[in-house]
Amino acid sequence: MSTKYSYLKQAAASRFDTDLMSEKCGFVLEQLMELAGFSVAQSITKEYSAKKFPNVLVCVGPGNNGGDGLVAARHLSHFGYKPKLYYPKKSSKVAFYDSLLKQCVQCDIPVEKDDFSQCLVNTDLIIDAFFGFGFKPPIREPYLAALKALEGTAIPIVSVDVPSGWDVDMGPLNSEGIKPEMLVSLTAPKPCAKLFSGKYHYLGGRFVPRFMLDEYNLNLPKYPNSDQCVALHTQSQL
Ligand SMILES: NC(=O)C1=CN([C@@H]2O[C@H](COP(=O)(O)OP(=O)(O)OC[C@H]3O[C@@H](n4cnc5c(N)ncnc54)[C@H](O)[C@@H]3O)[C@@H](O)[C@H]2O)[C@@H](O)CC1
Ligand SMILES: [K+]
Repeated sequence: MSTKYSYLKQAAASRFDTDLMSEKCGFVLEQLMELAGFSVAQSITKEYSAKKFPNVLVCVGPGNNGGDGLVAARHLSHFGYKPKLYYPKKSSKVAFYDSLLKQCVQCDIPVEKDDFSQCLVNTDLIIDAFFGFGFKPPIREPYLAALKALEGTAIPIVSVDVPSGWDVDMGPLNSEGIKPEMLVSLTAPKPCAKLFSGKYHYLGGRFVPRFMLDEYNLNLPKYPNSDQCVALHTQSQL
């Protein structure tokens, strides 16, 4: 496993997030989420073409990881994919998430709230945006049933920041758990990424000021050109 770059543990990731949105850095959540979700969508285009993988199911959780999923879905729609959402429970940050959802609906993205069982039908690719670094086990419903279904599927899964249901620092809690084919870490990989054995590992979230990387002692790869993502390891299949 590569040790060329740093990892950000769960507690540090949370502090980092707070710092980014404090007076120190001056960002607001909407900005960061837009860039994070855009970087997820761009990472997907590098490995899964809209021609071979048109039908993308985006599994949207109740927090900011889910918000990244809503943003990614909208961008994928603009990139020529046909996304659909499984979004069982809206975030408590109602107004902001309502806007993200409205933007998806205006792109003709269908939304399923209740029944996950039909969501995998006619799906070529799954985006797992249920939970990121805010996850605390054990998994509660309705996500438990959906994640069980994802454990058994042969459809490739792209996890946003953290494979949902994995402990952020320790990785899968047992031999079960989802096995994503692609992981898009945001800002910096979390320690669970050391146990990721899928084909493609990307980094996104190209918005961190240099002084924050120094302050948190983060050594991360350089992003190429104007790309919003960088491959950490990959086996190209296009
Ligand atoms: N600074 C950054 O790095 C940025 C991070 N973003 C995203 O924000 C994520 C973190 O967001 P949050 O802190 O909102 O956390 P998450 O979205 O990871 O999860 C928190 C939500 O999940 C629920 N939850 C937690 N454990 C659960 C369980 N066992 N069963 C059921 N529900 C559970 C909580 O009630 C809460 O609603 C990151 O992983 C990343 O995807 C981006 O949106 C913006 C920039
Ligand atoms: K996730």
